[in-house]
Amino acid sequence: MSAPATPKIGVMICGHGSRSQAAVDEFAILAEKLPVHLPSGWEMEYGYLEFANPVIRDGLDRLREKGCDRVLAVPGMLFAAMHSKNDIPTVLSTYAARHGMQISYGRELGVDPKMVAAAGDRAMQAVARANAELGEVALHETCLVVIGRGASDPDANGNVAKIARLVQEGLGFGWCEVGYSGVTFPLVEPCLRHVVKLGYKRVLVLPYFLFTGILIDRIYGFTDQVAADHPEIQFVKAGYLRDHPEVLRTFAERVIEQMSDTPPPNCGDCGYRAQVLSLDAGETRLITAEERTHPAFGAVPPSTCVMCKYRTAVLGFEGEVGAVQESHHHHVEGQGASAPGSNVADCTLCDTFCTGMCRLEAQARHDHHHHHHGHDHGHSHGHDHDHEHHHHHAPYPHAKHPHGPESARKTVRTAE
Ligand SMILES: C[C@@]1(CC(=O)O)c2cc3[nH]c(cc4nc(cc5[nH]c(cc(n2)[C@H]1CCC(=O)O)[C@@](C)(CC(=O)O)[C@@H]5CCC(=O)O)C(CC(=O)O)=C4CCC(=O)O)c(CCC(=O)O)c3CC(=O)O
Ligand SMILES: [Co+2]
Repeated sequence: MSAPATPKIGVMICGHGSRSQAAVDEFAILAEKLPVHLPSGWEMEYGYLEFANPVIRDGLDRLREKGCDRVLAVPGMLFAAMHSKNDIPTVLSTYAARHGMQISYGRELGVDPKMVAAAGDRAMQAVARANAELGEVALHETCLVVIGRGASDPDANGNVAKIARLVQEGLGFGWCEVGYSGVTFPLVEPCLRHVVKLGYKRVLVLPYFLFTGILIDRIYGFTDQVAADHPEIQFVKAGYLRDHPEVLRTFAERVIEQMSDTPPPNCGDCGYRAQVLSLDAGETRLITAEERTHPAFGAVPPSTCVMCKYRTAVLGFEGEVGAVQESHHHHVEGQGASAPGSNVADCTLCDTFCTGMCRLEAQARHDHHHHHHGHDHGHSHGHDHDHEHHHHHAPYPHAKHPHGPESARKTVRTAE
């Protein structure tokens, strides 16, 4: 007989979501493989922050219908940036406040030896394939290029560089460079244009990504463009992480560790800033940092928070200390894989893959028409010019860096 006092545990995986159906399919495969790594009797659901269905609230609804009274949520994210630090914890806290549900929030996958092992495995799978198809090239003569998503958070961007170093050092690649798919710098194309100057026989491009999608297409697309200009160099495109067993183990650890006597702190109970929940009919609720108690926020910051720009002054990001935590994502929730602009064939700016030009255009319109309320976005996120909200987050200081998103303009011009 089961003791009625034992809470029924539900696990909630909060994925990113994509307009690309293939990306959503791959995420679902990972989510479906996770339960065998969890204690039996626990329920599990997943949902997406942006674009795809089910949205996070749908997954939480299902856990509630199944009678779960304790939810262990985790971000389906590699690093802690805007989505993990702001959007997801706010969506979860809002739901918890509405439904009186107990929801705890875990850590991102982060810099973890298991994740480094998974990335190393993807790198070596690609090396083996290239050696078989193109002939043996020593790792010392190979330049590893790790491509991260890129964010406006230097903590997340820096962690991509740390993963890259650990993979390079673990396997012994001759050289290593780090690039990003968007937001920060260098982007894939300028990164690879620099790499070709180094004289390595082989360049191994390793996307440190969970799933396929618009950004993987962009990474491989730019790689093909640079490769076409440099037939003397072997460009090898490695696979991304997907449902690698070590990724599944890391996800399970992020869930289960929340039940320990010393649960990890995460942004869901940040002791350094206030959170604003948007409840029904325009009603908001402010939760101060003092109200959000967690034993981990003591004299020494938790290791996950040491480099957090919201906790303390990080070089170049000093203005963001204590920024209010809120979500700005509800307006792209659940738009589905058929959202406007989801298909590059519909785009007037790009031919074979999304270069990010549409975002530059949307930004320009945004800068010039400050009272424009429409939502005509291409295949870029529409919500960064949603005028029902104030822009609470600071603009990224290096948005105009020539090796960042601005570099896409050059590509378009030369392609014409
Ligand atoms: C294609 C696009 C959607 C579209 O428009 O269709 C898209 C797609 C995807 N993003 C993914 C991941 C992340 N996205 C972010 C952040 C942002 N992503 C944004 C835009 C876009 N993201 C559009 C392209 C815009 C462009 O041209 O660059 C920003 C700019 C706007 C916003 O979201 O508000 C915002 C910057 C916020 C800031 O200022 O920092 C972070 C970092 C973070 O958390 O902040 C992570 C890593 C999370 C982690 O660490 O895992 C994945 C899963 C990748 C995987 O599988 O690993 C996909 C799926 C796919 O590729 O399809
Ligand atoms: Co996003």
